[in-house]
Amino acid sequence: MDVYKINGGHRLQGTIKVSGAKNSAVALIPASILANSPVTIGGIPGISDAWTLKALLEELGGEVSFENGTMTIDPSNMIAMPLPNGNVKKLRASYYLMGAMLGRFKKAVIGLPGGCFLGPRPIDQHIKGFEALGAKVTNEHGAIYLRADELRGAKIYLDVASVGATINIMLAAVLAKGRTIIENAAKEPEIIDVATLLSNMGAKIKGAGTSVIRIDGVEELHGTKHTIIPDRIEAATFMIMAAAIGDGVTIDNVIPLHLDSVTAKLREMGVVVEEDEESIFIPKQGTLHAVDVKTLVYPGFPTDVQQPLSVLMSQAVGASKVTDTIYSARFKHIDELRRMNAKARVEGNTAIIEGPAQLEGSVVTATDLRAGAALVLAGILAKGETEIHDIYHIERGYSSLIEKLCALGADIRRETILTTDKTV
Ligand SMILES: CC(=O)N[C@H]1[C@@H](OP(=O)(O)OP(=O)(O)OC[C@H]2O[C@@H](n3ccc(=O)[nH]c3=O)[C@H](O)[C@@H]2O)O[C@H](CO)[C@@H](O)[C@@H]1O
Ligand SMILES: C=C(OP(=O)(O)O)C(=O)O
Repeated sequence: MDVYKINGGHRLQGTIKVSGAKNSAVALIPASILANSPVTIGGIPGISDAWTLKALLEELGGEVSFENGTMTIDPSNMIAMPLPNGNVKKLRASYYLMGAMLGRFKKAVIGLPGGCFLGPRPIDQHIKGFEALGAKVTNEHGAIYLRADELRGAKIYLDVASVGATINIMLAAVLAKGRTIIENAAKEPEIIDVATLLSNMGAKIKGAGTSVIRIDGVEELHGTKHTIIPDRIEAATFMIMAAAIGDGVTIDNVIPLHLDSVTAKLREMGVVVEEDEESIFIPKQGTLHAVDVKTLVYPGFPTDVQQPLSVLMSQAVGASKVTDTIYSARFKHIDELRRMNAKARVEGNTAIIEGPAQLEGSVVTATDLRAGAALVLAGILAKGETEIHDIYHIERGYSSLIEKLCALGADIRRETILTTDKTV
């Protein structure tokens, strides 16, 4: 079994470069299915989700290369191969194959997606959108079957501003006949990134990044070249690490606007954040103050950042509160942090964290991706050695994390350990 081992107490200093956005990459790669010639995407992070999607596109008959962060996908010979099991179960974003394959082939069979278990992750809004476009959708033995004689544009009002549903409906609608209007669309930067790629492929999309998106279907889409946006969640993770135990850290390759809610909350805690055009500098900090935070859809505070932030809260003076309104059960990291001496508890969809606490090294489990990032930070802060299990969650979403943190001065390594536990 592979684990991360961290010797805590080493302070961070220097420059760290943020990779391309995981939550864009996982949608951009499936979007390439809609083209009739090769699509090249630069800046794809070296994360396991990207490798899994590469394998899935190859199962469809695509020719895919992935070297030095550039993925080139030739979708010309792809077929509508059913994917009820296997790789689709390894990540949540395999659900984007539904929209993309429905758009191109007018049919698809996709196993219900995996990804981090954050409580229920329904896809009813995706299905409502596909049905409005004319697809027949059934759930048979854990796989979603989609079929349409033709797709016709429709007006679709999303009951919740879902990132996944907004992107999936865009993917299905770009080759539909006529106009599709998505109302109460999600506004996350990753949606604009996907719309930009599709537009460069020849799609007609207006309003991405606002709550109303208009798509006029076209006959076909062609290949193009695209560079992905920086990962705002990875950037936020590094900002929090720098605030917690930095002696001056520059976070490079960021779009500061995408981080406004995070920057504002850190400043409320007393963190000094210096923004430049494409980088953020966090100097050594003084005393941090407790704050309350509520996760919301963009431009609100991201659910993906609340777990690392809760570790910073354990270092602030007073009681902080985190309320997750997007994923109410996204608090499994709190039990792990308690093993490390954090004074924290969960009440409903709120975690209450009291600080400052001297964290202690321990053996802990990354229960999901951002819980894992939170534990890495806790390990860097802790006295003694921390051993993190189930690191595959972390490696689904953070590219070269060990190398990046070691370059800043952290003492963290990946190690294979022997285990007698037959369940791992
Ligand atoms: C709004 C939000 O913060 N979205 C985050 C969410 O996206 P993800 O795509 O997982 O979630 P959505 O944005 O689709 O869902 C937002 C909310 O809508 C609900 N929902 C969603 C789809 C649906 O068909 N029915 C339904 O009820 C979800 O349960 C959730 O409470 O997790 C991703 C990975 O952690 C993040 O990168 C996204 O920024
Ligand atoms: C939970 C996340 O990923 P996924 O939705 O892919 O499981 C995340 O990016 O924080």
